[in-house]
Amino acid sequence: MSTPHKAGFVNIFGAPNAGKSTLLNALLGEYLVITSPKVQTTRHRILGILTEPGYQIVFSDTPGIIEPKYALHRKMMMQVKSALEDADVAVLMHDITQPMEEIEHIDAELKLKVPVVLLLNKADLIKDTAELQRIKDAFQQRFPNYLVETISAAGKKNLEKIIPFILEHLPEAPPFYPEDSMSDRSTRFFVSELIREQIYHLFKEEIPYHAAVLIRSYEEKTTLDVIKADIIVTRETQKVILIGKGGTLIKKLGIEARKKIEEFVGRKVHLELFVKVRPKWRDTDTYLSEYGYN
Ligand SMILES: Nc1nc2c(ncn2[C@@H]2O[C@H](COP(=O)(O)OP(=O)(O)OP(=O)(O)O)[C@@H](O)[C@H]2O)c(=O)[nH]1
Repeated sequence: MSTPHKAGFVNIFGAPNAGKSTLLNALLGEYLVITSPKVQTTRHRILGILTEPGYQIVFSDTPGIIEPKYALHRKMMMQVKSALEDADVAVLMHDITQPMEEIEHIDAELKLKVPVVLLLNKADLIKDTAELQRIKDAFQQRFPNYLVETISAAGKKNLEKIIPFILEHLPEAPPFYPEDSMSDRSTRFFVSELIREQIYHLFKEEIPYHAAVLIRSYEEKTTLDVIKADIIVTRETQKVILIGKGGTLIKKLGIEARKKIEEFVGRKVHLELFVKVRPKWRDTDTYLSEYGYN
């Protein structure tokens, strides 16, 4: 007799920059979630789906846990809360170079009632193996009910125990999603994330935090995809910076984003970017819904 099919939901929690998106990408083997050295890149709740013979795991990568400062932040916190309600297993991620209090605080806030694997990420940064073991032991002692592992999400090191742990605690169920679905987000969403990622790469602090990307239109023509996107910023000065002298920067942004999008959709792409100023988009519910932060 064959073993019954398992399926369920896994939520990944951790402080901003702990490496949640990197882990999800490593586990799913696809370029699904944008990563960046800056905090707060993950504004959406993204579902990545791992479908293998015999099981299906639905992952959500929740936004970094932060104090809600703007309406946008409040929406992010609401996503964290809603993610809590439907999980079978939780993955807690901690940057091993950060103090233990950081994850203690998150753990206390979450009050998790499901099995937990605590991943001490960026273990590659601790060169001394005895020191690494000492840290692991300290965390295991502090969290005796959790499976504690030291990993490197970026280096894809020591990830082998994660999936078996999840499977052990996943209920018997048929798959929730069709086998070929990688994510419940549309191509448009990933395209806007890829554009946003390039904004992160090309500009310093202020611009990325104030910019949103909205796909105006997406047309699949016979030879290529034609995409028109708005980059929304809060101030005229930011628009000037984004466009650059004689349009040099927006052009560079367009070229880099187009290359990434072409890789992602596997087709030629024509990308047109427009920069728009909306002074209060971060704090206005209507704008937030219009731009998909719901
Ligand atoms: N040295 C090292 N760096 C890592 C590792 N995993 C992730 N990083 C880096 O840590 C930074 C944050 O990684 P992300 O995956 O974006 O973190 P996140 O938790 O999703 O962050 P938010 O989206 O802000 O919640 C990036 O610069 C990664 O390259 C690792 O195993 N080792």
